[in-house]
Amino acid sequence: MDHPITSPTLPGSIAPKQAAASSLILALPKGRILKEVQPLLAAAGLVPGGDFHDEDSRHLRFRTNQPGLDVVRVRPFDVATFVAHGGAHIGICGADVLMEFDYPEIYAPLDLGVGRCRVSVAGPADDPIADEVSRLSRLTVATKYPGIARRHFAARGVQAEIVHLNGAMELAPSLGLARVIVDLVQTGSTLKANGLVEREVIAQVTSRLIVNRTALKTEPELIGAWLARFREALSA
Ligand SMILES: Nc1ncnc2c1ncn2[C@@H]1O[C@H](COP(=O)(O)OP(=O)(O)OP(=O)(O)O)[C@@H](O)[C@H]1O
Ligand SMILES: O=P(O)(O)OC[C@H]1O[C@H](OP(=O)(O)OP(=O)(O)O)[C@H](O)[C@@H]1O
Repeated sequence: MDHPITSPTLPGSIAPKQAAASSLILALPKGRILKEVQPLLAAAGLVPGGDFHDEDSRHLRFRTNQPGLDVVRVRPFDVATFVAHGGAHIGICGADVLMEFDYPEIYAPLDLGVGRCRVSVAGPADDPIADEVSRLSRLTVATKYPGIARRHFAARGVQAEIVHLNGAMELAPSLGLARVIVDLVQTGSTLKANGLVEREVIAQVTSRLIVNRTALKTEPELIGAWLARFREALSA
């Protein structure tokens, strides 16, 4: 079934003063998820325009073939923040990011089934204490997920002392920054290459379609129609 959202038009990139205030905005994450969701966007009838696919482009907001919907291209961690603050009405981001921020303003109705990995605790293969975490009162943890890590260890009665890194967490134990790490694991090859083993899976991760709850209340038909389109594209 086709949903009456808008008719196609010629897409382009948008300078701020050209941006139509009434457009819905979809926040898309740069990087690996964007590549994986490309077929889904196409199946939902959405084609970003201008130089959206040029990774060197300095544009951040783009028209699409749908006159009522623009896309913005932001860092994966920032998609949730743009949507939670209402800057974007809809977005796509990993469940890891949603867990980290735990924004009450975000509703995540659709599992897109891409970006499949897990958030795990890992540590050096030869560290015997890493298996007995609950006997410790404090533990140094290197991670880009301080919220997830703190909550995970607090539930075990352990205070996590966070070393906040944005990448290369796997180096932290061998360089003396932290006893364990909390990071994403997919194949496990990054852990293995750095002498670490996965100790505990905190959560399974896939990418989600997310919606600002207030926007859903104020634009129920428009946003509902996009949800239906994505739902249909997923089941096709
Ligand atoms: N190895 C992986 N396998 C599958 N999905 C992953 C993997 N690593 C990350 N992801 C998913 O992709 C999302 C974006 O990760 P990506 O590595 O593209 O960006 P990033 O490194 O977090 O961003 P930035 O470039 O801003 O630091 C993550 O939030 C997670 O949901
Ligand atoms: O289990 P694996 O298949 O090895 O995947 C896990 C790696 O993937 C992610 O890093 P990414 O490749 O996104 O690099 P980044 O640290 O630069 O974000 C994550 O931070 C791990 O390092």
